[in-house]
Amino acid sequence: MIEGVLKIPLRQIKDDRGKVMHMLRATDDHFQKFGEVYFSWINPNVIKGWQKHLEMTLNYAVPVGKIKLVLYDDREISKTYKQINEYILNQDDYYLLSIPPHIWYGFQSIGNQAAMIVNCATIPHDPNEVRRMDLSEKKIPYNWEIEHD
Ligand SMILES: Cc1cn([C@H]2C[C@H](O)[C@@H](COP(=O)(O)OP(=O)(O)O[C@H]3O[C@@H](C)C(=O)[C@@H](O)[C@H]3O)O2)c(=O)[nH]c1=O
Repeated sequence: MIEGVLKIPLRQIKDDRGKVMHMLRATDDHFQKFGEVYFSWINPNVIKGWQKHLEMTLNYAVPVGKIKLVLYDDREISKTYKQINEYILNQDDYYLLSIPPHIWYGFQSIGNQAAMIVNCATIPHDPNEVRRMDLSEKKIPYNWEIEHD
């Protein structure tokens, strides 16, 4: 697992009326600070990325649909520099993924419905601290076409 990435299982409290899905509390050990919450909807099979933040820590959960999230560690001082991780996030495998800055990420909506990522970010959106790279960039040796386990 890429250094500094946290995968925190989340509770879903179900009853016959529906359910409550936890995400993040200010009292959680891994809570840093609140910046902004926003939702990114992704249409079926669409891939978004590559992106990385210079300052923001991302706190992701996927309450709707199914997402394959791919991370690439771009921190030369990191023990996991250049490591690639894959995650599947959905209601059946429901967890918070906390991603530090300087890690490239891309995500694909898999399954036949649109998916939604919730990001409870540590800073408000600032386009100046976001970097983007085309999915075809060879810097990240990842093939989105291959079904990875
Ligand atoms: C993320 C964001 C985007 N925008 C604008 C910028 C742009 O015009 C449009 C689309 O932005 P993006 O291409 O960055 O959106 P998107 O491709 O959905 O990617 C976003 O996915 C979520 C999960 C994140 O974590 C964000 O950091 C970002 O990576 O929306 C805001 O106004 N506020 C925001 O907080």
